[in-house]
Amino acid sequence: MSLSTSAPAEPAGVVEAPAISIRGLRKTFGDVVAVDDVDLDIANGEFFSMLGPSGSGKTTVLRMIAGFERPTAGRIQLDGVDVTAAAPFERDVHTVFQDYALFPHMSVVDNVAYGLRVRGERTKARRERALQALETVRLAHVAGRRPSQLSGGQRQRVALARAIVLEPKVLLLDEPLGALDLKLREQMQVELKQLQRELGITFVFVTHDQEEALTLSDRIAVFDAGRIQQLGTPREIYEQPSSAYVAGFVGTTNLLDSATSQWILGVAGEHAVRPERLRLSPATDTEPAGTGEVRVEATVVETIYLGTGSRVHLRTDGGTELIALEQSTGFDTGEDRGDTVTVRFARADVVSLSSGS
Ligand SMILES: Nc1ncnc2c1ncn2[C@@H]1O[C@H](COP(=O)(O)OP(=O)(O)OP(=O)(O)O)[C@@H](O)[C@H]1O
Repeated sequence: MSLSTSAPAEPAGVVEAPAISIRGLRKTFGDVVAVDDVDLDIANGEFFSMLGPSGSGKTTVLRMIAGFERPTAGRIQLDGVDVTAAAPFERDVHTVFQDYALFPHMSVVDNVAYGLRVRGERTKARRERALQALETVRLAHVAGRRPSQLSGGQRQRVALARAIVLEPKVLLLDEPLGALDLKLREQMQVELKQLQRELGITFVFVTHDQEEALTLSDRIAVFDAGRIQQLGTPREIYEQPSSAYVAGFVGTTNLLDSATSQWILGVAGEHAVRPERLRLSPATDTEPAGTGEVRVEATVVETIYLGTGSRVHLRTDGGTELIALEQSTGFDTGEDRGDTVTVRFARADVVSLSSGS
């Protein structure tokens, strides 16, 4: 796996240790290899996401960074200091879980102040700081309520306030928005991103939601079976997926196997092209393919209206299934099933996928 995508650049002459540095990290549970030889550097102030399907090992990596799990092999450094064997409380990180883990019998402000109490801070000071943290997540007005008197989104924000009041260098977030409905989730995504920018804290975010990872992150690690399949910016991951796995997991894509590539593109090897790159025109368009363009005839299998546009499912003469995403302007997708259309796309939009992954 290549680590060529570097973290945000440092000013010349400044050598700063990464917020988190992981080398050769491995974790097994009996016969199960949960995490397999992971190398990773996360920069200070970075919004870093670990993305992958259930069971791909991302939570286990997070738990090892937090100190809740001991690695089977490898080492973890925080700010240049080896913490592989350190207890969770000895690490300058804080974890926000999906289930919030708020104390139901305490008021919101007492929930937020709890960590400061454990640290032995005086009552007045910790109340002030807790209220300040609640202000940051815009919840000072519900400070006296119990968690049960809050909405899901508000509870999530209390959990965040409880974490940021401790001013950790690193915030670990394990599917923190997983329990929220879509609308609230989207709203919280914006708030989370703003909060991270304001505070400058390093965020390590675990999610199985590719859209969430693309929206929020400076960089993303895509996990599969305990390994990082690709590491890069959202744009790199989306536009230059390194394998069929990443191309298929992050967004929808048209995968062309080697035989199909040979037939449509004139070259062997596996390739991918995103649905929004396909342009459709009626079969009456007999113009040959232009320079750097691919042209193929296909039959409309199904057209699905999406509001902002349409998703058109197609099948070529050779039996290859393709998906085209049409904006509501342009081609009139009022085409009937069974109609023949011309599909065009630029060669520059075709990504060659590494073999064997
Ligand atoms: N405490 C444990 N004991 C045994 N196996 C475990 C334990 N924790 C995790 N595993 C296994 O390790 C693998 C990776 O799990 P992990 O929770 O890290 O994946 P994940 O990508 O975070 O999944 P999810 O999104 O479902 O949380 C899975 O096969 C899981 O069953």
